[in-house]
Amino acid sequence: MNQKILKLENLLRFHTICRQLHSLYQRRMLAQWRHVFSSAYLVWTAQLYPQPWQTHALIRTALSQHRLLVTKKEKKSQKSQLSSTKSKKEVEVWIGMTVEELARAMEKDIDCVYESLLNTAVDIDSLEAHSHLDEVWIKEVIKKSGMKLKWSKLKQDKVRENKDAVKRPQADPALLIPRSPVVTIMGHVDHGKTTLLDKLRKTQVAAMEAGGITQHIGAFLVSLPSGEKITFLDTPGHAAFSAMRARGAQVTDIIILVVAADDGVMKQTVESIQHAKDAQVPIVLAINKCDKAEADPEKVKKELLAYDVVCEDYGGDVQAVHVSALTGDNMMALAEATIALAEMLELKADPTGPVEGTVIESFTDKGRGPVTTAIIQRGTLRKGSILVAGKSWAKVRLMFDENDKVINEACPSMPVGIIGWRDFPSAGDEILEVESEPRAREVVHWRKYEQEQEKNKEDLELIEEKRKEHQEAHRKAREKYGTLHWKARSFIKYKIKKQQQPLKPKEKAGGDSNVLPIIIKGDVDGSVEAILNIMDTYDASHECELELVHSGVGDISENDVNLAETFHGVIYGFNVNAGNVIQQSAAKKGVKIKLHKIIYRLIEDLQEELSSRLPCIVEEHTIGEASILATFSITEGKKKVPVAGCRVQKGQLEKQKKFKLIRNGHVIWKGSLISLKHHKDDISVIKTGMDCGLSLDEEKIEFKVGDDIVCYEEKEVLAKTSWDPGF
Ligand SMILES: Nc1nc2c(ncn2[C@@H]2O[C@H](COP(=O)(O)OP(=O)(O)OP(=O)(O)O)[C@@H](O)[C@H]2O)c(=O)[nH]1
Repeated sequence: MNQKILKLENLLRFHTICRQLHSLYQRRMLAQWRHVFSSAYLVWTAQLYPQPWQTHALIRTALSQHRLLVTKKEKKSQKSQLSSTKSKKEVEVWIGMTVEELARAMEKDIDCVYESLLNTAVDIDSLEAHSHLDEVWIKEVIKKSGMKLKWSKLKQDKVRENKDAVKRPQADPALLIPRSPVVTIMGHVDHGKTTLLDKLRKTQVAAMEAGGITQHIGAFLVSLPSGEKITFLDTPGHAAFSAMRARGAQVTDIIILVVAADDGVMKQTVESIQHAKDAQVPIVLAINKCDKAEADPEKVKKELLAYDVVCEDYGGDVQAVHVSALTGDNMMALAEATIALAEMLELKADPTGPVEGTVIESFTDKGRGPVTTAIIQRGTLRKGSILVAGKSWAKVRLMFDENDKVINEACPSMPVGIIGWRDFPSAGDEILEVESEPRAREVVHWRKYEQEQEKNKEDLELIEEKRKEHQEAHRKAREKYGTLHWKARSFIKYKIKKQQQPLKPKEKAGGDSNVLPIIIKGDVDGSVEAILNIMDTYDASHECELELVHSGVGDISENDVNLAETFHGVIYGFNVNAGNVIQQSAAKKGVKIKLHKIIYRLIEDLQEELSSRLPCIVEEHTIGEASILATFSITEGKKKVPVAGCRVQKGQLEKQKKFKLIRNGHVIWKGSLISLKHHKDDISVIKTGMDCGLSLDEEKIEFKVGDDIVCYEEKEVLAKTSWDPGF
């Protein structure tokens, strides 16, 4: 989630940088104007002091003399420049920076530095990009460019003390006690994951004396008659698993791989196996839909051998349980197989000391505010504990289980809803208990600072990338100017730039038309994350850009509608609502709101929306085909017109439609007929099995016996996006 937000922020920052580069370009043109007009004076001073560019005693003397030559008028203008420093751009500089570094810090072309030093004692012709500049010249360049100088604090920033909170070292084995397994159910679409989870959850509800309504908290506990417990994660399968893994959160101990006995191993079955292998998590195989007549569990087991999943019957160590999630058949056997595997894994945790855990989901609960569900992995969570996760912290006000029952303690492997968060942590964020509120604030502050640093670094990299491109273009342009003097080069460049008119806003808007800006809203953090992960697979930007404007948790708001209106975007909601007022407002503003309850339907809808933005494709529909049996020519006036004697093999030939001539599988002509005859009669249509003579609107084409003539029509059909999200 954070990564997505970061991406969006980067996008916005990138736009800002592009705007800055554009205005830089305009300023640059202005600067070149000035130099063209003042070049006479500049040449004179440069020749007067043909000194090396680095300061030494001689140059200092020369400089002081040069300063004496400055007129009163110039002094006045410099003074007024100084008095307006408040509004000037600030440039961070340091002692010993190179010409290139200074240009970069100023966000200007390297030539701007040369230009600024032109009327000084510096011999700019011997000044290279990597040459170090003395303090006096750095100041001079900044002053001449109308900017404000700021000495870099880089060193101070680097030594800022790390205030992050980290996990404790591994626990003393003597403190470890057995814990229940945490299980994720994975498998191909429609193989029955949801049904299986529901059945397991209901088994639990039925097993509870009081019954009750189960809450969706991203995970639930199943207790077996033997007293053993299993924690099932029920966040959107792969996506949540991948998101957690991406953050280095290893929450799952066992994967139950669901394969439908009537369908066998499919694409996402193989992906699930890969996920399990990558994370080194063992598998229990649930062969589902065994109630169906066409079920073939043995076939499934055989197919899995190709993916190194070897069931016990085949001499391997993977337990396979034949189940029916629909009827509930063998649910207990599946739970027992999971427990058996967990026992082999000897899962243990330390229930003492500060808590460590992982965020499963975050969502807003009406009346309760931000709620985070988590799996505790170490220590015991109690009311009043102070926690940090990502860039958020909490003082635990209330804890509850999936049955909405308030609990006072949560031990390792327990799923728990936590209330008291100041902000939303993201799925997969590591939860750590800290000693006090000030310490929690300090950690969050440090993490935000660190993120800011990271952002700055990215910005710099982006600028650097742009700069390199610019430098490369500049180098190439320079090659063109050969051995011309710097000032002559500058003048030519100015003339070229003047000819290049900047793009008008209207043209720009036109160029952006194949962009689909979207806003994603979901009921919980995990579902938004799942959708965003699917969107990460988008690879059809060449057809239509998919631009994520905003994503978040909660119902569709007026703000979302306003955003969509501004960006001409579409709002997608997963398991959320859009109230009447919002719907009306969206309709008024022409904003589409698309609400879904199944992720892949939402993605299908997105694919349709993307497809609708593509230009139509023209498809050829064959009406009839004929083969050429004889060729001859007739004389019309002075012209000889080639004629093909044909037999219609399929469909019919219609004179008014389009035709093509095919030789050895290659189309050698496309166009219209000028005549179509049956014996001597002109006809408009000729059907299968009949012979005809025809001539083309292109007289230079020579028919050959064995060629084919195809009569067809063109139809515009809607294009389909080439993006395949993989299901
Ligand atoms: N006959 C039979 N049908 C089943 C069984 N399990 C699930 N189904 C049906 O198969 C279809 C898909 O089941 P889901 O539980 O939604 O499958 P899923 O894997 O969660 O699908 P996604 O959420 O789309 O990935 C539904 O119509 C279920 O009723 C079973 O054991 N037997």
